[in-house]
Amino acid sequence: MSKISIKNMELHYGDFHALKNVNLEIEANKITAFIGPSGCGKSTLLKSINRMNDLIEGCRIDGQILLDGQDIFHDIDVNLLRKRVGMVFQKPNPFPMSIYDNVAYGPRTHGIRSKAKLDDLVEKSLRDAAIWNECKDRLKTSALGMSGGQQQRLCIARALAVQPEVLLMDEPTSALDPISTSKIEDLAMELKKDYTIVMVTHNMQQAVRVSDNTAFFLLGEVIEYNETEKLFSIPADKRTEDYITGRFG
Ligand SMILES: Nc1ncnc2c1ncn2[C@@H]1O[C@H](COP(=O)(O)OP(=O)(O)OP(=O)(O)O)[C@@H](O)[C@H]1O
Repeated sequence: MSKISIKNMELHYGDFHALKNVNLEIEANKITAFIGPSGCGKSTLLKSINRMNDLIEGCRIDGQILLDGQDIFHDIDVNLLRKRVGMVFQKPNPFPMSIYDNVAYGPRTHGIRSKAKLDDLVEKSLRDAAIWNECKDRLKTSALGMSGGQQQRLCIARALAVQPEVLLMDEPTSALDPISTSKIEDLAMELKKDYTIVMVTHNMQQAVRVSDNTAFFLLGEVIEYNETEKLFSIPADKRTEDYITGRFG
């Protein structure tokens, strides 16, 4: 069974029809990439998966998104949904507090108080995000003193600390240098053993390097969805071909 099933989804921002009849099956323990030109609805769909669009006035969603077969709009409490489906944003956004407190933030809001338990979770999350060795001796210092690439891995650790099942990544490397980018890509490939990852990227080489499946978006529609290797080698739709060969977009 798919981890996430998106069925006949339509999304409007007021009068603007931002997603049109989207149907996608997102597989567990795989990396799914969303590609397409600017403004075609990739982030809108990504954010819908943990109901971040609920906060936007005038946003209306029709159709269904199922997480393990449960309707995220009707069958799952939104706080529980956001615990199960974590998110990492384009620009690293650590909270202005210590490295430790950034990672402990989520578990604390979910009621974990025991210092031993928090210590364990912080260490495990930082290890899983491949940043432990770089910060284990300065856990009590401000996260804002870290480099951009370190901050992004810290934000991944913060997302992992609440033990989600799905990790949504919205252009997670677009603000990073090539070395940090490659670390995040390696990390994503490592994490898919335990998590289902959905990643928006503008970088087609990145989609090819890391993702198993790719969805190509254009003007609010999913034009083509396939195994990444197939989509990039033998695109079925002329519009996909034009985009991946750089003829537009
Ligand atoms: N809060 C909002 N209110 C109104 N329109 C919005 C809102 N957010 C996004 N849109 C519109 O919806 C469309 C899709 O936006 P979205 O951010 O999902 O695109 P995208 O494919 O992720 O683009 P990019 O690659 O540039 O991030 C755009 O036309 C955008 O202007």
